[in-house]
Amino acid sequence: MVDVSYICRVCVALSRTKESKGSVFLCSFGMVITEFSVVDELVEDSAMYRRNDKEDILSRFLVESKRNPYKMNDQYLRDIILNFMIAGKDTSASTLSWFLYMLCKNPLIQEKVAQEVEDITDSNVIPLVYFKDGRCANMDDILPDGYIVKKGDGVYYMAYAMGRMPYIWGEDAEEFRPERWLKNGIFQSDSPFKFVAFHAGPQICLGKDFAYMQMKIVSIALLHFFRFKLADDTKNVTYRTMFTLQIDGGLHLCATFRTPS
Ligand code: HEM
Repeated sequence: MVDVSYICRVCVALSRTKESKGSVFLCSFGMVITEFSVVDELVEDSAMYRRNDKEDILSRFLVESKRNPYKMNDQYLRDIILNFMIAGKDTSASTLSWFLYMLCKNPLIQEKVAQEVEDITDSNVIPLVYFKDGRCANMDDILPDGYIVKKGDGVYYMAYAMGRMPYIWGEDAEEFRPERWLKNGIFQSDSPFKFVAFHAGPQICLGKDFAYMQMKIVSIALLHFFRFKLADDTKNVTYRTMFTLQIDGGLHLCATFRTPS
């Protein structure tokens, strides 16, 4: 079983040990959390959850496992957590890396986001399972454009390409313009069949809201304290073709403390 005495609210499901309190540590979702006071606040919050309503996901599972110990045994909980780690670690981590990269390439937007963080509002992230995602047709069908699909055919879509198509997003599709998601200053999500990064339909990503929450918490914590710049502006940043779109060679940034306004 996982030790639940210190539940990290950034990765919610997983714990940190007493020994790591106050030091730099790598949480189980692969996020480096440094010695911010905000982390200690998070730990205190987590302890509060433990005492009170047990709102984090692992505590909920543990409560459920008391009700149904036969089904929700340690192995079952372990498998759920492992599943979340596999599905949620590289996806969220590489999305955050590309988000920071885009903020470095667009310093004015970085300042705007940091300002929003100050005003305690939402920031904007671009998810990133870029690779083709597919299904196998279980019956003959005709796609909306008239293309005939036979039973057993594989049908794939390419989220990376779809996220850049002027046909779907307009002529400025390739521009980093987070405001495109705002209507009257308020974030409006689009149909998951259009914004396919989390897939859509019955098998849409189960961790979507979780991923957004986690990435927002990490972005807020980082942008509250730091201004980021690329370590080497002249270096061409490109990607490695894997299941998720990792930055080739990692993202090297310089972080300077923001002075409180
Ligand atoms: C930016 C972050 C994320 C992205 C872009 C993403 C994307 C996706 C996509 C495209 C699928 C569908 C795969 C398929 O069936 O073909 C999926 C499934 C899934 N995701 Fe995520 N995901 C993210 C974060 C997370 C997190 C943080 C968790 C859990 C903590 C998670 C849990 C799952 C699970 C359990 C499934 C399987 C759903 C099912 O088959 O019913 N994901 N995700």
